[in-house]
Amino acid sequence: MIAYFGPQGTFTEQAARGLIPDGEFLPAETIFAALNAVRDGRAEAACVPVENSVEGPVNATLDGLTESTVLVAVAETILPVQFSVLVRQDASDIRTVASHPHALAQVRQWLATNLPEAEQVPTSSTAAAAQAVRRGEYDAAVTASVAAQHYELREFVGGIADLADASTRFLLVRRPGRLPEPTGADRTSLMAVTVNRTGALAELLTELSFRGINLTRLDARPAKTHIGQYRFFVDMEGHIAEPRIGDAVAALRRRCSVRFLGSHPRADHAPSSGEPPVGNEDFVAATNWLESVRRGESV
Ligand SMILES: O=C(O)C(=O)C[C@]1(C(=O)O)C=C[C@@H](O)C=C1
Repeated sequence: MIAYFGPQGTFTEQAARGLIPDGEFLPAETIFAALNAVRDGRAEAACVPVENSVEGPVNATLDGLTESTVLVAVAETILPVQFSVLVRQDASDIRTVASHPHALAQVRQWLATNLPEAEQVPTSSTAAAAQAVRRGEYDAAVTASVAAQHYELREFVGGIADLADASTRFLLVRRPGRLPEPTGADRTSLMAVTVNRTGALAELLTELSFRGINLTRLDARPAKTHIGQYRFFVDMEGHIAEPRIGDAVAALRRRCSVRFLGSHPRADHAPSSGEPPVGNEDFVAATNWLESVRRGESV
């Protein structure tokens, strides 16, 4: 069973079905509920959104992955995001328009131009907004186009997005187990909590840059202990099975508290960018050399 951030008709459902085409699916009302379905064994994996190219990180996912028992990402997918405005079949006037805050943010200009008088109402997901329109609570919902069929609504307008290339990245997460094999185009994610002192974050990032590791994302979320204490979310190119990534993660672990959040193939199949100053083969050669020195074999 694959849990996903639902209800039926969310972008996350499309992402989940794309990742596991022959899966059985369990919609969950919130991101926390989808993750908890995996934690309590009702689902073997969960699909959740993690970042959007316009609105940035999905905080509920970052918090949900780190505020309870460990879950790791084993796959990802990136969907282009365009929206429909759905109304009831007999709709006339649009005075209220509901959606997930990320969706409202991605059509802000369109709404300002085309429905300037409409009150914008945040809902738990785009599909939850469609359900609420169906129940008569709001006049319009900003959703994925598929939600129209699920909730028998009429498409007032389709294919809208303030930025034509907007996309959202989704993760498939599981309880810890065997990691996906490295493919040469992978992403490794972790959370690091440093002590609050001068240069602590710079030192962590330096461990990565020394090893020629390119970051793909850096986010901070409050640790929720006291003001000024943060958790850092770091995504980097490469797989933890690679010597230089493993070496870097171990170096971070020596300096601060680290939670490993997964290594998996990148959805865009992009190989690691740039020429690392020190490649994986250099790490292997140096480790072998050190061992032979210690055995008294090397000069
Ligand atoms: O509400 C949905 O349909 C979702 O899948 C969530 C979500 C998000 O979290 O950003 C996913 C893609 C879109 O960017 C809008 C909303």
